[in-house]
Amino acid sequence: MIYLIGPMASGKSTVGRSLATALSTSFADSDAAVVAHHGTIPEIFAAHGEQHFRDLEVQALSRLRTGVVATGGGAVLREENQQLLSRGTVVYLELSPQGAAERIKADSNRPLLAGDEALTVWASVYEKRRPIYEMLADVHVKVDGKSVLQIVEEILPQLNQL
Ligand SMILES: Nc1ncnc2c1ncn2[C@@H]1O[C@H](COP(=O)(O)OP(=O)(O)O)[C@@H](O)[C@H]1O
Ligand SMILES: O=C(O)C1=C[C@@H](OP(=O)(O)O)[C@@H](O)[C@H](O)C1
Ligand SMILES: [Mg+2]
Repeated sequence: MIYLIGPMASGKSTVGRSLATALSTSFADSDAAVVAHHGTIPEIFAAHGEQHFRDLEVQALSRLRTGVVATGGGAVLREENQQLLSRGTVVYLELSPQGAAERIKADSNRPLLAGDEALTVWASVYEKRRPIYEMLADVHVKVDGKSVLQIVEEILPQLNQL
């Protein structure tokens, strides 16, 4: 199992899909698995709160057992998920605030970035989680200024060295 971790908009979902193709294996996204059963992420946050979403995220991740899995940026917060990810190979995508600014304009699908202060929130959330991403990472790639293909090509040889 290969898990992609990193802050919101670092490209976990996009790079994960491409990495799975390069490895001829399956791809799954924990957010998509939650949405398929429980409605959109903004709806879940609005109706039941973030902690309920985290419960659903734990359930979804525990059910994904093959291939490449893109996690949501906050999945690493839960101890259960940290243990699960530690049993697989973890790829951490690092993104700068400048890179994030480009990507999170007019974001309507990430409740944590819904307000006017989206970039400030993005950065403060990231700083709290950064030590966990660094602790879990087997492979660490800085994604700024790189295409999805370049990122995949940077990940592949590092996976082979593990
Ligand atoms: N390497 C990249 N270069 C440019 N844009 C990217 C790159 N990777 C992802 N994106 C774009 O950034 C946004 C966030 O990507 P996404 O895969 O949803 O990130 P995550 O799953 O980490 O939140 C999307 O609009 C996606 O198309
Ligand atoms: O960082 C977070 O807490 C979140 C990240 C999102 O996934 P992406 O990292 O794929 O945007 C999604 O799980 C939810 O909006 C919460
Ligand atoms: Mg995603």
